[in-house]
Amino acid sequence: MPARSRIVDIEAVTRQFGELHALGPLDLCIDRGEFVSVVGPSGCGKSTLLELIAGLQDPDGGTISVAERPLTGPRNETAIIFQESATLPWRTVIDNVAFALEVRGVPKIERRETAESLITKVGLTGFEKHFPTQLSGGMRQRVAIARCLSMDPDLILADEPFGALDEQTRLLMAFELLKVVDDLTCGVLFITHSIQEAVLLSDRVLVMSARPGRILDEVVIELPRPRGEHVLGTPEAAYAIDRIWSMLKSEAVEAMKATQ
Ligand SMILES: Nc1ncnc2c1ncn2[C@@H]1O[C@H](COP(=O)(O)OP(=O)(O)OP(=O)(O)O)[C@@H](O)[C@H]1O
Repeated sequence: MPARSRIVDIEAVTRQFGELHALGPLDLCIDRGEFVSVVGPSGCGKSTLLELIAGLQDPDGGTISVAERPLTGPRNETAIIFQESATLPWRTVIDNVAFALEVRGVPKIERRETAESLITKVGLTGFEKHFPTQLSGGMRQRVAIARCLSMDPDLILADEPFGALDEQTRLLMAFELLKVVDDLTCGVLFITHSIQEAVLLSDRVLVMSARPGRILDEVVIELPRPRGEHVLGTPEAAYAIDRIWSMLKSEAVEAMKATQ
């Protein structure tokens, strides 16, 4: 297998908000084609980490390189998905997905073809002409995922993309995302509170400490790809879930004490 090139390289990054030491020092690497999840207690600095890699904030110490260059600000090749990603309410599903292509000046026929294939990929066939208000929250997040893929990013940053959905829809969305993930050649950083979701989707799961957030350890998920729903019932998945939870538990208790 050819060596993967690095898309994110972070060394000794720290972030301070006034007196509050929010993050680090923290090291983190992600390769192209790698899906890396971050789990950690509430308030440990996960979103801050994502915003630093997105170039939306500057670190107070350390270095961040993306695509082998020092990061100087937001990049067009980095796609971000938030918990409730904004869709354009006056545009249909297909026009929402094709939006980034339109901005880039891709000809109409080509952008419709690309948008249609992405809509199929995220399981929205038949909803091309619907408007976002006619869709469920899970379906709107699928539109956001398809739109993000249409940008042909080299890096996807996802901050709790299924966090606003109910438990069952959330798990179904993770199963759906598996179909997309196996074909990705870009790097993915996926922030989640769900250990199950992290194990199902990831190549590696990074466990963060209570604030100031540092990487406590990583768990490599050895489950073969392509993966399906069945993997959550395997002893390998159960072992990984148990390992992550045993690390996370004491950190979550610390974080809870700090807020009481
Ligand atoms: N702009 C800001 N100004 C001041 N404090 C901030 C700012 N942004 C974040 N913080 C603080 O930094 C810490 C880390 O916040 P962050 O949102 O990154 O944590 P998180 O792990 O994503 O939390 P959660 O899991 O609850 O979403 C928190 O204590 C938060 O209150």
